[in-house]
Amino acid sequence: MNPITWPQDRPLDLIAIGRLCIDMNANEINRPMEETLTFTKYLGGSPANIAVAAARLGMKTGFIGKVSNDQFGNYISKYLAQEGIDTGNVVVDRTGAVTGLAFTEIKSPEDCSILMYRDNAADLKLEPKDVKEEYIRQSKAILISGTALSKSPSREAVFIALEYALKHNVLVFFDVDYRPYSWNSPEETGIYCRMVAEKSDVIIAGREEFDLMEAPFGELRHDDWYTAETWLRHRAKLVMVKHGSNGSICFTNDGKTFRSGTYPTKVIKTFGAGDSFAGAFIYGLFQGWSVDRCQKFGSASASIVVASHSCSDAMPTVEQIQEVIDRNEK
Ligand SMILES: Nc1ncnc2c1ncn2[C@@H]1O[C@H](COP(=O)(O)OP(=O)(O)O)[C@@H](O)[C@H]1O
Ligand SMILES: O=C(O)C[C@@H](O)[C@H](O)C(=O)COP(=O)(O)O
Repeated sequence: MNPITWPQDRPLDLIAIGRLCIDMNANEINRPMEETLTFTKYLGGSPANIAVAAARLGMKTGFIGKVSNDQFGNYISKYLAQEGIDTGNVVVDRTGAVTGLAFTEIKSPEDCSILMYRDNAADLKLEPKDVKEEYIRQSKAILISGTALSKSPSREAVFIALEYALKHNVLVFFDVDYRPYSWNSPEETGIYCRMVAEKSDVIIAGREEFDLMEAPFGELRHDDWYTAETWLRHRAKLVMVKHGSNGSICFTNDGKTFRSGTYPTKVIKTFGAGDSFAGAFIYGLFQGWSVDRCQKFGSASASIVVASHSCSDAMPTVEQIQEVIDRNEK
């Protein structure tokens, strides 16, 4: 039903790798940051959000990451464990690094931004020795978040994880997850992300993120079909191009194209759309559903999260997502 296959004999479905952070979401919405008085704390970081999304949908999920040796780091590990996510490979930093904080500013549903405090962030201190071959071998798939490539030693740790995954036939999902403040230049982003994309089975990215991977090589065409052709020539079996509130378009290695719109909802903020979409889309692929059904499922999940105050905490269950689809198909 979809082109994705994975090894069956593995206890874990998905291991996410990369950022474990905290979102501080403004309580007083529709206000600039300068006038915001209070925030609510949530687990954050794109791969963390996707791991929570997958776990809430019933996938056996694990995480490879590094947290700060303080109360915020404890909070993150505890939250993951409460969600049923295996934290045996979430290591504690011993160098005095801190948890990355994302303060959200919600001026209006269309005008949202994030103010990041990420100097000396613990997640980017993940080292190659923190990545265990035996752990990766236990999973059907890994999810790599592009931001983990932005600095050493996390960059090398990701490449090690990628090689272990390829060696043990573990499916590789790559979400480019571009966060400009983590990188030195767009060229650096494009080059490193491209190195991972070339070896990934499924690439999930927005139009601008694919542009980043094409621009340094003089291939910038802003064209989804050209993008699909480029990546399907490598290892990818599925290329997902996200277009925000205009939905998404997905290309598969059997020459098919699938388009999906969005579900109407009362948007509070746009953060979390991509992570909820990715988590639910990946879940659908593992159910063996058709690509268009997976896309619908992802879209419906995103419509729930953009209508909520948080990202991680708002990740829906299968029943909640199905309810949105059923309601809109009446
Ligand atoms: N305003 C919105 N209303 C409903 N669904 C949305 C909205 N914005 C995005 N989505 C859904 O979430 C998916 C991913 O959103 P997108 O904004 O492209 O990702 P990211 O958050 O990573 O930039 C879209 O393909 C769409 O299905
Ligand atoms: O990824 C982060 O560090 C911040 C996220 O937790 C945040 O809530 C967010 O921006 C979600 O990203 P999206 O799903 O790509 O919109």
